[in-house]
Amino acid sequence: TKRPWNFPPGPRGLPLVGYLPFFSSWDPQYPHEAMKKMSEVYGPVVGLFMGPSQTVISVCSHEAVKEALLNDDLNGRPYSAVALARAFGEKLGIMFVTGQFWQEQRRFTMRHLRDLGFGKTSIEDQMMGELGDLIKDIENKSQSDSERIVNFKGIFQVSVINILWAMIAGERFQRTDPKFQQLLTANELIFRSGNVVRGSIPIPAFVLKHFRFVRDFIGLKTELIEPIQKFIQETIEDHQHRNLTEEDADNFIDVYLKEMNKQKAENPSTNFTNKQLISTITDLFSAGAESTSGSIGFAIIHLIRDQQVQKKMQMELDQVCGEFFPTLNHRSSLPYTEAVLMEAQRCSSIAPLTVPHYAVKDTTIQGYTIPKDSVVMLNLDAVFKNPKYWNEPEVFRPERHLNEDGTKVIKNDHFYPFGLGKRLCLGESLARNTYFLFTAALIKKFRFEPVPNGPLPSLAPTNGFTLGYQGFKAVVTLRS
Ligand code: HEM
Repeated sequence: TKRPWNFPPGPRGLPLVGYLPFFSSWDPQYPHEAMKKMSEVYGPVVGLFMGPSQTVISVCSHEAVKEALLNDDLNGRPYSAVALARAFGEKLGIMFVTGQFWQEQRRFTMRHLRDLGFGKTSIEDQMMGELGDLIKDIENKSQSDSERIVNFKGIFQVSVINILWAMIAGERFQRTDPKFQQLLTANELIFRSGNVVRGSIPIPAFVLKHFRFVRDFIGLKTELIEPIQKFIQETIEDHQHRNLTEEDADNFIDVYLKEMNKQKAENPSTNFTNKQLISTITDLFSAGAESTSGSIGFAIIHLIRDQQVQKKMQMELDQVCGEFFPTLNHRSSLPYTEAVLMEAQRCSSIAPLTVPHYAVKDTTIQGYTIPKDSVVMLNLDAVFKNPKYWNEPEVFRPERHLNEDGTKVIKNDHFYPFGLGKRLCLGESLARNTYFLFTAALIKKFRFEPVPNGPLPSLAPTNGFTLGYQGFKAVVTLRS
């Protein structure tokens, strides 16, 4: 294939398949690492072909990533098979839609989730309730084992999703609810079986229909998505029946159904439809469950591996919060805790390539031509690990986020784990609060230590559309 004029430098592939068969030779496991290595050869902006005509741009430097995130012509999303499968084969939801539709639906969702408690102290009580249950669960597990060993696989998900689910549907789940466990497992499998680069490439429907191996290759798991959609559909139906008598809409489903009815009366071609509601909730559910629990898990792993830092964090928490649990009001008085949380997010970036972006028009990055319909992969992890901005980037060192005497957090321009620009994470405020309250409370309540004679919990992430922590075990004891 002929490379467009002024296309970013990059490796050439073969006719028809482009560079697809060779991409993972740079790093067989992690696409974001493969991109970093390619960048060392070709520069911060790399252009290649995946398949016969699909241009893919890999971006690895802060200047180029930031420029791209702030460029509205790159605010599109590829209509990949994986994205379409999540939404009945249509362009629905929030995460994988573009243009006017995206703006309208994202604005509506954000406004109402904010009213319902996103980023507000009004849902702190509910967060504390979930946290209480989680703590009890960990305590029971620790007490029922003679060596106080607790298995942390998947342990944070229910608590995290319950907070979101209260806002979406006005209800919560028991930790042991088998149906809900199944959905969370399905969601985790979707994330883990996907490949962020391959999964972003638009592939014609007839190819997918006829070649099962192509579906596996890109990580298309229709059979896992369907039960999630079905569950959401049933929840909506429950609300529809109830809604007949209820006046106040105190959860997202009711608010959305109200809007849907209003719009339907005025505008038959409205974007507010039942399928759109299901797809939006699918997006929120999947984006919310894996990412926040993954962040908490990685923070705990870093703190098990670095007992000094754990002790220092506990000292600060004891001093500032006394015998109470840390609250959002304490947050500004806990600079060290904040720095630990930031450093864990920097070292273990759970969304290393954001959600893939897409050029809606011909545009440029760092002066290179980016042709319309290019898939654009923005490597946040490359920015967070660049030795130009971070001294010894591979070392876990919370102090790097603090001023000289450790009394203040310093904001670093090269750290934006939730992205930048108009595609910024929709759940940022909720995620930040949950991540803080949960991690701080767990560290205040318990001492986490490595299992004697066992391996240290691994920091190597499990692969997928995002990065997760591997299941791990730790000795957990109540602090007095
Ligand atoms: C620590 C936890 C989280 C991290 C690190 C994180 C990070 C991100 C990142 C990097 C993006 C992509 C930005 C881009 O494409 O440029 C994103 C998008 C998104 N996130 Fe999060 N996220 C987290 C938690 C959540 C939660 C709890 C929710 C939902 C309640 C959520 C909902 C979304 C949605 C809907 C999008 C797509 C936005 C759009 O396309 O307009 N995220 N997130």
